[in-house]
Amino acid sequence: MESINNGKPIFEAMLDIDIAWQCIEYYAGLAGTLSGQHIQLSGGSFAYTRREPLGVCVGIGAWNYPFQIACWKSAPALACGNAMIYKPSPLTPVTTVMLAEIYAQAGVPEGLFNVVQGGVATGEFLCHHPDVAKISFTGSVPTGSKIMEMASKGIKPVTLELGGKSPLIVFSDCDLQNAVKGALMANFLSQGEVCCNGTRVFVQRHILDKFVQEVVKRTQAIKIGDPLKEDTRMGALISRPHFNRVLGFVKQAKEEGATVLCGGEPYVPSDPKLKDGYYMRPTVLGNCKDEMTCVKEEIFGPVMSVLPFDTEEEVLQRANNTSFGLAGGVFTRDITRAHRVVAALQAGSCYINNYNLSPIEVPFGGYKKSGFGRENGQVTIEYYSQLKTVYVEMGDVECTF
Ligand SMILES: NC(=O)C1=CN([C@@H]2O[C@H](COP(=O)(O)OP(=O)(O)OC[C@H]3O[C@@H](n4cnc5c(N)ncnc54)[C@H](O)[C@@H]3O)[C@@H](O)[C@H]2O)C=CC1
Repeated sequence: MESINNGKPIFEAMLDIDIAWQCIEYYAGLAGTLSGQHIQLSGGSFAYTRREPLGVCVGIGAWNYPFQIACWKSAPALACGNAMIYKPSPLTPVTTVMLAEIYAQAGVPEGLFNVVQGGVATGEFLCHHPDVAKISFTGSVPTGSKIMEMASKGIKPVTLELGGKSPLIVFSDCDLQNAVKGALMANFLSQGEVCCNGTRVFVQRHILDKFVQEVVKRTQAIKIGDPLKEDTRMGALISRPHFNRVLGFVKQAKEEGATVLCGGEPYVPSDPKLKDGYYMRPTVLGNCKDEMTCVKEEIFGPVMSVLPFDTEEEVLQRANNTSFGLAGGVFTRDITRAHRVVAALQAGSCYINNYNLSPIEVPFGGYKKSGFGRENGQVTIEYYSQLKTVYVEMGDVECTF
């Protein structure tokens, strides 16, 4: 169903659903660990803190990981004792309803997890509603900014998971095959429609030719086609307008001087029933410069930009020269450099010698315009609960009056 909902290959959709059930189990386990602090004060008095729910939380999701995003938001929300009203993207309405059915069958009381279908107007209605205590949003930066503005009217906390244009830095002392595999993982999952993708691949000049040769070879071997076939590794993009937009970025890249090393055009499957699908060949762009549109803007499609660099200092300055800050990665065998580089990266989710893994135990989220708040991990409890402090007097009241 998730493949049909979104167009991604079934192989990947199955992995998304695995992460989703792991998320629910993880937060179900954490629910029993919510606790406060005991603070001893002078004269025998003390204070304690309690974690309490916020109330009704709203989740607004994007179309790229429809079921998984709904779980990443609802599982911690319910574990903290909140209710959730969830609005999926109108492009992917189906599987969130199945999630509601699964919760109901598992015994979640009626009304605790609710799905409301709709677009902008429905989203705005939910954000403005006085009974809503918190909004958790995944989507684009412009919409995230509007959500924050609406939330500010009601002084409501928000979690924002927004877009990115993340750097992947490949030093010449890396394990080349792993770096090549990492670059593919950083760019071509879910047809490249992934917010944390490492789409700016900086490669140290010494290994540039070898790296590009290997990346292109492996990219050309990616099996595109029917999302419901087990061996398909790239399915269809989400919609006709988005498909045209992604191809438009490639066209503009060529006009600005980039070279299409492979892909860059639609793919027409031989199966006649798929011929109107939004299939695109995964694309590697060479000869890229930092000021090109394909290097600066989030494309949200299967398009990797490769950029040469010479020194660590230079690449860090270029990697951080963006208003986004969702993720970043480094491939090197030099352990001190690896940690030095990730410490300097202005990004919330960093990888050393791998890319795009998201185990549920590990917090995920952005810096800068990629948003704030975190999903996954223990820390997310703090974003779906509020802290009450209770002062307990053990003596007499000392009255100043
Ligand atoms: N960070 C991420 O995970 C994602 C980023 N994006 C980025 O966003 C671009 C556009 O994708 P869209 O799905 O159109 O993103 P979007 O940000 O327009 O929509 C995301 C969700 O917000 C809702 N929404 C839209 N306007 C709203 C408003 N004013 N008030 C309340 N809710 C509202 C939508 O119905 C949808 O459920 C993509 O091309 C990509 O660059 C898209 C999907 C995921």
